[in-house]
Amino acid sequence: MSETALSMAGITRRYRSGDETLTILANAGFELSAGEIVALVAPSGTGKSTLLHLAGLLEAPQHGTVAIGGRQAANLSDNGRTALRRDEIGFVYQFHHLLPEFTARENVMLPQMIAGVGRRDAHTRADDLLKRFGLGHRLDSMPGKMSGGEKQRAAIARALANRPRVLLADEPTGNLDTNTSDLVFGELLRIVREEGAAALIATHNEALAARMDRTVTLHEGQVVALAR
Ligand SMILES: Nc1ncnc2c1ncn2[C@@H]1O[C@H](COP(=O)(O)OP(=O)(O)OP(=O)(O)O)[C@@H](O)[C@H]1O
Repeated sequence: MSETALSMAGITRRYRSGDETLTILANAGFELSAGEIVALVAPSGTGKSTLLHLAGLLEAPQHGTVAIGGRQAANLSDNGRTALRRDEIGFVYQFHHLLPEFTARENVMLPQMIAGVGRRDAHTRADDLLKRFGLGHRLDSMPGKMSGGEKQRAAIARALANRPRVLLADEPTGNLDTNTSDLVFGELLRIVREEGAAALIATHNEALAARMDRTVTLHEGQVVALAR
């Protein structure tokens, strides 16, 4: 049996909205094996971002457990959780969230240096990743001078910088044109496979979903397999 990269069990997440309580996830479970790439395809507003944020330890469920590489997040201190997130998880947001006062290269170097990688190695890795995403001419550019698609590609490079065990991506190529999206997505999958990472990737694009190993959706607060 293959090792489990991400394990979520008994997850309940509710939001209060005025007088109402929205139950987004209800006793949901999800497992991602090491090296597996899973598409998350579900209608808008059903909870894809919520599931990814819970998996990425960016928010906590009201009930249930999340484990990364067998380590239970709930058993850790705040610092321990931060370290687990930094060392094991790469997150690509719908919006790039690059730091505006740093160059593209520095944005990809920073998470590595925070994790203890030396400057020279972080520099090499940053340039390598940015070049693979077609940003060899943008290494020293500030995000404010880059196009939306370039920023998103740099954000993907940043998420991969620390060789995460689990890559979580929220419509990572949603704001790229179809051609660029295909290319960037192809490179993303290639790197994830090369490095043996696992990935859960939300997308509305069925063609992109078909390039992953399997597809799950959200239905009545549960994560369920989607037949292809
Ligand atoms: N912080 C919050 N407070 C209240 N309600 C929230 C909060 N975050 C999300 N929701 C609600 O939870 C539901 C699921 O939101 P979520 O962003 O996870 O959906 P999604 O499937 O990612 O949508 P999309 O495809 O449009 O990005 C929505 O109805 C949303 O309004």
